Amino acid sequence: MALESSISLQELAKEAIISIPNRYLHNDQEPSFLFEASLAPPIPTIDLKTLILEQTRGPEHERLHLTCKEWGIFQLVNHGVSSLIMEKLNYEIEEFYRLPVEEKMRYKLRASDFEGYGQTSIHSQDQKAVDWGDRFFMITNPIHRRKPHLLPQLPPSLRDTLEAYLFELQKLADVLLLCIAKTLEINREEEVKEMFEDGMQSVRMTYYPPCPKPDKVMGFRPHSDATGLTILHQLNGVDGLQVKKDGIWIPVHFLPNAFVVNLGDILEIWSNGVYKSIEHRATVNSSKERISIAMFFNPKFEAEVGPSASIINQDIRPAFRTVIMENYVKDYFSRKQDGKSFLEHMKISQGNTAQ
Ligand SMILES: O=C(O)CCC(=O)C(=O)O
Ligand SMILES: [Fe+2]
Repeated sequence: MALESSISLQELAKEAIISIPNRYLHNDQEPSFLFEASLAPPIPTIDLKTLILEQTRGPEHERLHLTCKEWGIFQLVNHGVSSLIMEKLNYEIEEFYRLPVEEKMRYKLRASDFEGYGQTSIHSQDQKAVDWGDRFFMITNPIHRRKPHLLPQLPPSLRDTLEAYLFELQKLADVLLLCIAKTLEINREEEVKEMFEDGMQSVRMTYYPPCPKPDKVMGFRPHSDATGLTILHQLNGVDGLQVKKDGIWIPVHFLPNAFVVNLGDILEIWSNGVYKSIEHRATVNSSKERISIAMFFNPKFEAEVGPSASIINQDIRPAFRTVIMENYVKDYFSRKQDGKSFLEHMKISQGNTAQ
């Protein structure tokens, strides 16, 4: 089929697929042990309003602390982002995916770039199977790093809605990062600012078409996010995210009006391993499309990414290397994505704590 080589999976999936092309077959996937989603333990829920109202480190901060240590992921309720923005965002993104393929190709992923629209934004060459999803990844802050052919060229109503969403979510991430710093006892506000103020912000929208054999493909291969913080929103009520907790893949049922927030590798590094970035993957549905939008909040490109100076002392040695964010990003995109292997690569091996 000619479409097999197209970079839009959405187009391929529109055809009646009798057999799934080999390159999408993930034959080595670990099963989800809980077949009945409703029996799965829910991921913890954190209430932002309660967190903000707690002047000192109260019970909600304590829950946040335990959640970041034991899970690295939670649903965030009472987050304060208006339902009007959310409804508009959902509508505009769905409209985008309804555009003719030629329109979407204006943003297509270019050779040796990791920003743009298309299948598997990371390493299609050296990875065995391609994921069952079309991704659109772009850096949105700092503004001068925006690729002129991506966000600025989007249909104006989508662009304006995205801008409003990015702005709201940045405010939300700033508040959350301060709360997390508090629970980590990083009490010097300047340290948080040096790391995250005017940080690198990026966004990834993913469209997962339905697949007649959902168990044979993978919407998004197992990975942890290389980020500081990720705020995930699922647009159309179709679940698919799974997280690996104590070695078991469990499905995440998104609460209505909640965001799913997960800690990325940078927070695991910053906390010197006290907090965890969680490994996750996305499965697909046999009859329904699924659309998600993930926003990533990171240190600025000039920041030093490493264990926090407030945590390291004579008794606590750094467990990870310290590198400049710019190099961290380059290194990440030049490597194969595989579970938490990038974090392993950042670890200081025992007996070698100099750095
Ligand atoms: O679609 C999802 O639920 C997960 C997406 C994701 O993990 C990512 O974009 O990094
Ligand atoms: Fe992710």
